[in-house]
Amino acid sequence: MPSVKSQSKYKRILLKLSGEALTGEHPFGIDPKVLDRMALEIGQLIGIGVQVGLVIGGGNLFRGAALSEAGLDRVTGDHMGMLATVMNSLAMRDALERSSIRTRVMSSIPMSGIVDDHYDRRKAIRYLEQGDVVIFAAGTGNPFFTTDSAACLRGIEINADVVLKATNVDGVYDADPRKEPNAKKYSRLSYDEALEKQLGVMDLTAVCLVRDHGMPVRVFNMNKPGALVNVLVGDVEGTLMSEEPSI
Ligand SMILES: Nc1ncnc2c1ncn2[C@@H]1O[C@H](COP(=O)(O)OP(=O)(O)OP(=O)(O)O)[C@@H](O)[C@H]1O
Ligand SMILES: O=c1ccn([C@@H]2O[C@H](COP(=O)(O)O)[C@@H](O)[C@H]2O)c(=O)[nH]1
Repeated sequence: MPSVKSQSKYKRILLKLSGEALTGEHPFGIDPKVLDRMALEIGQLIGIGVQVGLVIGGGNLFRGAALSEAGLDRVTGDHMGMLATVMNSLAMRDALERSSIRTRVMSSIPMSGIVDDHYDRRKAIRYLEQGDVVIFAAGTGNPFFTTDSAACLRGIEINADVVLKATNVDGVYDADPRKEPNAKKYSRLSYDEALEKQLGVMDLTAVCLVRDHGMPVRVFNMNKPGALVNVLVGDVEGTLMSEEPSI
């Protein structure tokens, strides 16, 4: 792992953590060991002055599309998915606060008494400036979206320098690497290539949003210890999606 005394490449980040990867060694739900490891790495970033906004997926608990395939109403399923992101956010706040990292959970759905605040952009920026981690829970608050879109939206709103998508693959490939073992990894690719080739690592609504606002996105593997710190202060990790053509 690189020295965390090094200078960070970014001042403010929006980190999207995969819900699915929170299961760790468990068959479903949340593995506290994954939360503790992420809390440690986020703490190292806070220690070098990086401002951290977080969005956590809900794929370890519920996804609206899967619930709808099983017969549930889609909007109800999406509401359940958004509530799943709130549960993951509360668990992450707990892990961060056990590591003495001040954390605020802001929800897109009002939930007084459970979260700290209803989402408010100016308040979020004030918290970030005072060094608190801000977890943006409940996605965008609307059905038919994903937490990738929520992460890109909040990243743009808070003027983050980059959106970091921490997931269970180590970058963007020319085909789904879990289905196609010979898929080739990009070290970088453009938004338009991701859209044209319909690369499934991130939903296309989210890619359109970052393209329209020129927000760079780095996709990397959150199961690799030290990868997050590496993205900010060390070697190149994963794939960068930006305006530049692919290599
Ligand atoms: N071209 C591709 N390159 C890389 N991964 C891909 C590609 N196409 C599909 N995938 C799949 O995308 C998945 C990661 O995206 P997904 O949005 O499902 O995960 P997530 O954001 O980590 O999930 P969650 O909903 O749990 O937060 C990987 O598991 C991988 O199998
Ligand atoms: O803005 C949003 C964000 C999410 N949802 C629902 O939640 C689940 C879980 O999020 P993932 O991004 O899949 O981890 C998602 O499948 C949607 O059902 C939403 O409706 N709106």
